[in-house]
Amino acid sequence: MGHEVRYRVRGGRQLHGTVFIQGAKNAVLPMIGASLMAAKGRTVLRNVPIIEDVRRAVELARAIGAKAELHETERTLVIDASSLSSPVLPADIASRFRGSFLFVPALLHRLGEAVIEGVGGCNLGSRNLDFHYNGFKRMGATVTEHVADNGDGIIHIKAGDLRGGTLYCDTPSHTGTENLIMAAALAHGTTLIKNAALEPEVLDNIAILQAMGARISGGGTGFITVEGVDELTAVEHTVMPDRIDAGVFVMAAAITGGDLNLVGATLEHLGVAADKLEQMGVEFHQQGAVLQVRRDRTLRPINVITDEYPGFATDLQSPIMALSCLAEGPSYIYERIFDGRFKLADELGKMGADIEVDGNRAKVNGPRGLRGAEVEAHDLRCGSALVLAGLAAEGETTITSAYYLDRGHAHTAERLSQLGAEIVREAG
Ligand SMILES: CC(=O)N[C@H]1[C@@H](OP(=O)(O)OP(=O)(O)OC[C@H]2O[C@@H](n3ccc(=O)[nH]c3=O)[C@H](O)[C@@H]2O)O[C@H](CO)[C@@H](O)[C@@H]1O
Ligand SMILES: C=C(OP(=O)(O)O)C(=O)O
Repeated sequence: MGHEVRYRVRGGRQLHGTVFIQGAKNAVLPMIGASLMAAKGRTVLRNVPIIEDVRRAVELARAIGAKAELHETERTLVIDASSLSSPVLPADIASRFRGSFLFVPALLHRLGEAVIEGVGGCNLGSRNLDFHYNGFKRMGATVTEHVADNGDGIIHIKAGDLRGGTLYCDTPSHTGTENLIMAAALAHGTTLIKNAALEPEVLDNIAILQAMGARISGGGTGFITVEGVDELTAVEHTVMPDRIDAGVFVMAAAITGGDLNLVGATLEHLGVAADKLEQMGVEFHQQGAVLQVRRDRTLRPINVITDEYPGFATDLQSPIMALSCLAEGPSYIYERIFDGRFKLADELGKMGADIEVDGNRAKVNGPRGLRGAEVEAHDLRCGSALVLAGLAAEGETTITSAYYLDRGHAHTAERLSQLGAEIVREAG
């Protein structure tokens, strides 16, 4: 697993200045999956976030035979998938990030099968993949599971002759939609995907696939039509900015009472989260590609219900829980997407927060002054929420298990330090 990563934050400083929003984790991962579908040429991805999930994706691409070079300074990833050779997604890499499952369509089309030894990602309670499997099956694949000697379940998907059909997601799954689009892109005939996800990253993935030669229409409508083509070609593409990274920096300004310029952030991509933050007292001003944000009035409490885009993103639910600890009154949070995201409440409790959890609902009794403590990042967004809490707390906060934070945010300590925060990352 590598070294234990910790962040130490000394709170109490207002943040000011300009910060660059990274490329989107949830856009680049499906794009790496898409690039593996090109049988020749080199895909060039720009504005790639230098995060642990991308490093794992590069390792996984190499493990199945692709050539992948991550140029970290240039934030550019070059992938040559012409030599794809192994259908096995090995557990030691694949089980460390959710995006590993986005490699499956390429393996089905290029090698006729995919063997999944493990799928990772944040441990957020039940995270099913049935919409993906059912979709692949409707296209003609067979899916079998057997148990390995060590007791782990191994999924074997055989492609057969993938053909288009009518597919659906019971709820608009983000990666489910991406996987079904990619599976349909090289299948025979036409596919209709109903109840498709509307997230901006899904649209960015459609954009790169279209540039590669895929015939996809209906992105952003909930009904996506894909007409299969014979091959996809390698292209160059710039990854969209990460709206969750942007949301966290908005909240860093809000929780410290500061003002920031977020380069690359788009207010519209925050969906309902922008309105909720405005209701709390945050002011926004979009000037072209720069989003100005400040908070200089008292924080008001808020009601949040997580939902698919453009609803309030579940990935911003933990950060807003941290922010609402400082609000003048009780805030109510209803988590509808993942049932395992409230471990954060106990960690914030160690810092002095008063949060009552009842199933997937939480009541945050604000305002409470936060104080530094040793806390644990149970998942990626728990990690970013604890950094936010640390920025506002009196004294020093130590965040352990912070590999999770590094899964999704690049150069966290450097970017926050440049804005005036006292934060260091320690590994070892
Ligand atoms: C790599 C990536 O893009 N990760 C994002 C993606 O995860 P991910 O794509 O895994 O999330 P989904 O949209 O698929 O999951 C949403 C909900 O649907 C359920 N479900 C999903 C698929 C399925 O086959 N069966 C099923 O029941 C899940 O258990 C969950 O309750 O969207 C989530 C919700 O916006 C984000 O938090 C993650 O950051
Ligand atoms: C849940 C998340 O990611 P993943 O789906 O990659 O685990 C997240 O980004 O908060």
